[in-house]
Amino acid sequence: MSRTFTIAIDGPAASGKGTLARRLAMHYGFHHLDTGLTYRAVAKALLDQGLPLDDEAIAAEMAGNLDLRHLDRKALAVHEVGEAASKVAVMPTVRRALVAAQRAFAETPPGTVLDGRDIGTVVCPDAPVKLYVTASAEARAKRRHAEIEAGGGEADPAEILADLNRRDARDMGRTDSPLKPAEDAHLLDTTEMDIEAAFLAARRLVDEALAKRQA
Ligand SMILES: Nc1ncnc2c1ncn2[C@@H]1O[C@H](COP(=O)(O)OP(=O)(O)O)[C@@H](O)[C@H]1O
Ligand SMILES: Nc1ccn([C@@H]2O[C@H](COP(=O)(O)OP(=O)(O)O)[C@@H](O)[C@H]2O)c(=O)n1
Repeated sequence: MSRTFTIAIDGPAASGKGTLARRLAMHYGFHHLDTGLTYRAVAKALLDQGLPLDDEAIAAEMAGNLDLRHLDRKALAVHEVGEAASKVAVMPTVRRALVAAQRAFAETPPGTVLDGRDIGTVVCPDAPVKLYVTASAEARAKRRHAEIEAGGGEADPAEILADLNRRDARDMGRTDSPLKPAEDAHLLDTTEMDIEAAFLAARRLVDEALAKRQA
């Protein structure tokens, strides 16, 4: 059994998994990795260098050279980068390279929180606690819209909803590591929960798993 306690969090776009992961990591003093940023970083490097998004060999080379310590959340948050990330994320050799780096991170003592699409199913299948965070597509689109407006940007709510649905379909429909709850994941539907309520519900589940580990 690994000495490191890992919290695995998965869910569709804008479900609140990153917010939850950061809160939990802070509360328990664990290290956090937003694995979405790793796919975004590969996509952004291709876009910045004018390279194609559909050449698996080039994308896999980028993935192999990625340094997890230098992921610029702000630069990677851009809408087009998220869309491009879900395109490179269908490529098995890209996933293999990134998953290897993510698994190494997951072993950092004393504990880690990883959030993404395949943490409970592929990256950390033995994690002692797994959360699958969801919310209705409408609630998620509303949250993303509010987030863009708070940052001074403008966006069409209908377009955001269409984008989330398109990205979810790509993530759930791919052959390699599709987005789905692990069999032993706790489902957390946050449609009617604010951030604090979701955090408290998640903490209860993590505390239970920690107590079991120590028993
Ligand atoms: N339970 C919640 N209720 C309302 N807003 C939320 C909730 N959880 C997260 N948010 C907000 O929704 C947006 C998307 O959350 P984020 O954690 O980035 O999602 P994800 O990592 O799943 O894409 C953020 O602006 C965040 O503050
Ligand atoms: N573990 C992961 C994390 C992200 N991804 C891909 O990367 C894209 C961007 O992920 P993200 O978590 O940054 O996206 P948001 O949910 O924050 O919008 C997703 O749409 C997935 O295609 C993945 O395939 N596996």
